[in-house]
Amino acid sequence: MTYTKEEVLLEVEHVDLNYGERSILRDVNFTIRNIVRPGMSQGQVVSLLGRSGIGKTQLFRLLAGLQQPSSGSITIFGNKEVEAGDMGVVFQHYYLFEWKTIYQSLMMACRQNPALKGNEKDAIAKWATAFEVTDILHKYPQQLSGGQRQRASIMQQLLKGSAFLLFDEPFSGLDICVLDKVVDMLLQVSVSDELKTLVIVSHDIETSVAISDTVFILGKEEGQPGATVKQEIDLVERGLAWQKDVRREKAFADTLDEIKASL
Ligand SMILES: Nc1ncnc2c1ncn2[C@@H]1O[C@H](COP(=O)(O)OP(=O)(O)OP(=O)(O)O)[C@@H](O)[C@H]1O
Repeated sequence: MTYTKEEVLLEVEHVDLNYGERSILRDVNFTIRNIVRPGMSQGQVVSLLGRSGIGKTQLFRLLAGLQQPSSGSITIFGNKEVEAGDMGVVFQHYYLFEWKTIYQSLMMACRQNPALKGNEKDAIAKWATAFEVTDILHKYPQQLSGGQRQRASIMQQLLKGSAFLLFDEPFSGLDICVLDKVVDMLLQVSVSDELKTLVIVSHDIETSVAISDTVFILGKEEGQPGATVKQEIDLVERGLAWQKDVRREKAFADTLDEIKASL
């Protein structure tokens, strides 16, 4: 499979996060590069995995620009310090404007995206079909199921057009059929644009590995306070990226075992 890793899209350098004397994150470093495959529009899907309480949500907030690190930097596209609003953020509880219909919220999102000017309705119709939410567009969020809220919330962030989409635990609380659909949807989103980068923060190792091209493992190093990125797993190199039936591969099971052992 031919591919190259090109320019840096996101760079986390020497990030520390402390609360008072307590170190939560320590010297976190990782880089996401543009993956290029000839003849394809190939986005990036990156997972940050770690056990409960390790600091995933804290790192998520830093990446989203919702909080500043105590030291270090997070930059996108080479040199821009990340700020709130730079990234589309899909929270675990799928925040939606409760007093607006889904269609109104999606239209508002489209208006933040200059690339969609004049084509807002078509864009909503296209993604609503892909996400199977056409019949709920004129409902209010409180009238939707959890799965429908999730899809509407992903669509809302997608239509804003940010190159980065951050997901906090996108697979939690979904039954197996819905889970497959969500995985498919995220893959569709990731290939919708060459530079589109999905960052998934999760403790669901299996689903994250099945969908990602790269996994970063957040954990503690022996005798050190705070969590850091202990390991990067390049799933493309292992032949585990971009394959529908990846779960059947032996290398997939081996990778899961390796991750579980290092968490
Ligand atoms: N405002 C705060 N002040 C002090 N400590 C905090 C604060 N917010 C979070 N923490 C601590 O930071 C650590 C990491 O929390 P975080 O929520 O990021 O974990 P997590 O990996 O997302 O866990 P989970 O998977 O269970 O959601 C925890 O020990 C938590 O107690």
